[in-house]
Amino acid sequence: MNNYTPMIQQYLQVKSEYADAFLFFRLGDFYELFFEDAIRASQILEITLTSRAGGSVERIPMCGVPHHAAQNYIETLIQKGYRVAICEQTEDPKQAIGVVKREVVRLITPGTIIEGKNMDGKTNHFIASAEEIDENCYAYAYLDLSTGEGTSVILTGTEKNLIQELQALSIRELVVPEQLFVLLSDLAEAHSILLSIEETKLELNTNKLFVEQNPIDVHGVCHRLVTYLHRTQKRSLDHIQPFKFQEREELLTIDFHSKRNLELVQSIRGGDQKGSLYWLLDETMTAMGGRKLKQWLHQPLANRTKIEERLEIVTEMLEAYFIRADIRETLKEVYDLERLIGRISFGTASGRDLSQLRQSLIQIPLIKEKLKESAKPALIKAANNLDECLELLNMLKEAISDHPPLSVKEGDIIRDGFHARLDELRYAKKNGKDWISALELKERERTGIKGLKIGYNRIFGYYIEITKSNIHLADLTRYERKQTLANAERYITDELKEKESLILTAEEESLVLEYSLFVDVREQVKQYIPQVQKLAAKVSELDVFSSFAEVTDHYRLTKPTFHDGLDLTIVNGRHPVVEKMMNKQHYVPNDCVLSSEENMLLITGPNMSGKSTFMRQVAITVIMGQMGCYVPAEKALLPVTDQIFTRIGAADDLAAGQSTFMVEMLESTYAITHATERSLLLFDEIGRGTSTYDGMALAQAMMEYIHTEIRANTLFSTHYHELTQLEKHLDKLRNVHVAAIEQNGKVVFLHKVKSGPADKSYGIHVAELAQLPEPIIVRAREILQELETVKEHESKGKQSTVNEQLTFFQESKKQPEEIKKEPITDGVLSSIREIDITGTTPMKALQFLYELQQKIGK
Ligand SMILES: Nc1ncnc2c1ncn2[C@@H]1O[C@H](COP(=O)(O)OP(=O)(O)OP(=O)(O)O)[C@@H](O)[C@H]1O
Repeated sequence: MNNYTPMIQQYLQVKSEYADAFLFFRLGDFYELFFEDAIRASQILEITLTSRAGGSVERIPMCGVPHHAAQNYIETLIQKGYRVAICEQTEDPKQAIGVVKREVVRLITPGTIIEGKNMDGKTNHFIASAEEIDENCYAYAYLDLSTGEGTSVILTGTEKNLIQELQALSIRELVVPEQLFVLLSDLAEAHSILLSIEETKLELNTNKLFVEQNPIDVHGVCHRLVTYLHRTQKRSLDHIQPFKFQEREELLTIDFHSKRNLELVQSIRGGDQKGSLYWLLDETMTAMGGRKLKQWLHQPLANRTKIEERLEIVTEMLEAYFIRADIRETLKEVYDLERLIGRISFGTASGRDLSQLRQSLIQIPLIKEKLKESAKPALIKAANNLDECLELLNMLKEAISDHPPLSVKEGDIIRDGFHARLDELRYAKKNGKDWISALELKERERTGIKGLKIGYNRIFGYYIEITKSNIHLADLTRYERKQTLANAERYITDELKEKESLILTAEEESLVLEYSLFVDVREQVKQYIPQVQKLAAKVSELDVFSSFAEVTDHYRLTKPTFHDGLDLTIVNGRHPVVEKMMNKQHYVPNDCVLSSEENMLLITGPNMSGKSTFMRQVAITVIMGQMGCYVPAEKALLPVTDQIFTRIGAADDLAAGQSTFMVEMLESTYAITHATERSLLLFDEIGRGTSTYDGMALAQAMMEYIHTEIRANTLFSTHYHELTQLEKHLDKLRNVHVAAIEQNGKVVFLHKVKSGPADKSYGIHVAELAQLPEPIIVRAREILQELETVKEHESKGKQSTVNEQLTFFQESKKQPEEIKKEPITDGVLSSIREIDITGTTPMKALQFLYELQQKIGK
């Protein structure tokens, strides 16, 4: 029977409310963990597991971390996907009667952590909530707690699509009602998303959350999310901005796989930023700009007017070269306004944060001036949109000192002249200190001891120190001995005591007053939160535009022209990232022309020739253009594309336990069911994960369907040369190939896209390049030759060449009678299956064989 001490009982009570979190229980200078928490945490954090008596028969497992070093340990746990509840002492232990009162002051989770070494300034850190609003229809909302930016979305699709969309936003925590928790738990776990339950939905200040045109369907999720944040964060969340509803029609939708395949923010190999489009495009000067650029990469526009507006600003930025350079220099001085505002809202901002806010605001008039100086209409408009927040700036200028320290309790935050009483106290303090310096001089003169000094320590206060060798020179009747050191004595005098108390009282009082003045100022800044947030949004956009102009200069980009039709013409297009990575080799530019007459290209060519690079570069051109950025081509005429779907490369989904082929089929299904004639489809080697005929049949059927039903701009690459025959049957399909030539028995890739199908597969050459062992290469050549001989014979003689098989497949819909030949073979098989071998004589067996031969027409 356990008879726990009152403190352990208190612990158990709190823990029962936070069963799914590690409870960091404050005991003096430590956070302690007990019982099961202690055992697990000691393993994960590699800290010593001890135990303590707690009133029970057995000792209680325990481990702890010093409170000042807790942040690192907390981050480690959060990084691994756990929750941490911080339980603090909420009364002064000296005043406590019985056990000190304790309360959980904050629940930290993967979605709500806002500071730490894993928080990259240029990356948003979102938490999301979701609800099912209809069959295969979800509403979700996501928000960056550090900046207060929220977005709401309605998604038509399965729960898998939902999870994938969240994964594309790198969301690590999803807040759901219980019923959805059950449905999503496996999927979420497979994608490392922590599910949290929030049943209640407070009707929180509705107007504030929804000034934008959010449909009713998303109100629930937004409220659920904010309720969860209030419940767990237990502090002011004034910086949460109205959720913006994502109008799908206004944006170019790029599904999760395509974002990955196209390496928009991460490279596929290694998963880091290097090698991604973001890596190429990011020349932003501020963290806010970096985050904005990522948002635009995730969601390019699909509204021609808006795209053209952005392009116009970039054009003007390009023309105003020197002004742009100045603006970029000035932007360097602008701190992360959004996260500063977040800290102000939480009440965790320091004096230094306020001085950074001031420093940033000081830059705004300079930026405005530069923009106006350009005398360019779009830049002038941008300047007019920048609000200098003058009232706030003046307040910060008046209140905050030039170089406030990080600590908020050690003074030096408030500027002289801001508050009369503070000035008085500071004067008294200063005066007292001056008096002491004067006393030091006076005492030296009086005693003739040069080395006499007046010092201060926390225990004894001010003292006069005289080394032992000089003591005989002093008139000790005036001094009272305080402390004896090895080689000196320390004394005080009544006068000194009096001044000391004056100085210390003034000091203490001024620190208390200064802190409260600082908190006041910080509170007052809160009323400017929306204003600063609006400014931050504008500044970050400017930063992105200037970054676009920079990359245009660096990588020879061109302004694309958009039109309302569907034709797409790219002249001498390039894949900018592949080009940048190529390291001095020459990138071969290629054209891509898709028109209403021919909107489907079937691309053939040897492995490694550049088929997928070509397809990717078309998609990347479209994405860059619709972000409002110039594009990597000599000329580009683009339609406004609504969605991009890709099926490129071997994107494995092993976490979800699916085979590569299954993933390929799922992605294809998703593309085919969602695409419209305004979409861009990129299919790379569909069907290669199964047997040749299966694969070919599927590829062809898909092409036919896209060609006649969807009619979207499509690039299709294949190794099945037989498919090139389709050009005869599908009038909008055109064959192109990526050229390669053979030189001295070796393949040379030209990387040039040319009309017509490729005539040869160079697989063995590529294998040779990859240094597959010589005997295998030699043997492969032999086999290839044999196969080609057989193929030749067959085509001269009987019916079943691959090409004709294909034609048969194509026409199978029209000629059902041909299919009827199949059951004959079926009949043969079933007779063989049914024969009773033990009851069959040799003679009967021979007869049976003869009949079979007749059936199959020998
Ligand atoms: N236009 C180009 N100019 C120069 N080099 C190129 C070009 N396109 C591709 N390459 C080079 O060729 C390599 C292979 O390209 P890619 O992966 O597109 O080939 P692929 O034909 O799709 O190959 P596979 O059929 O094996 O998938 C690229 O990594 C790049 O280095």
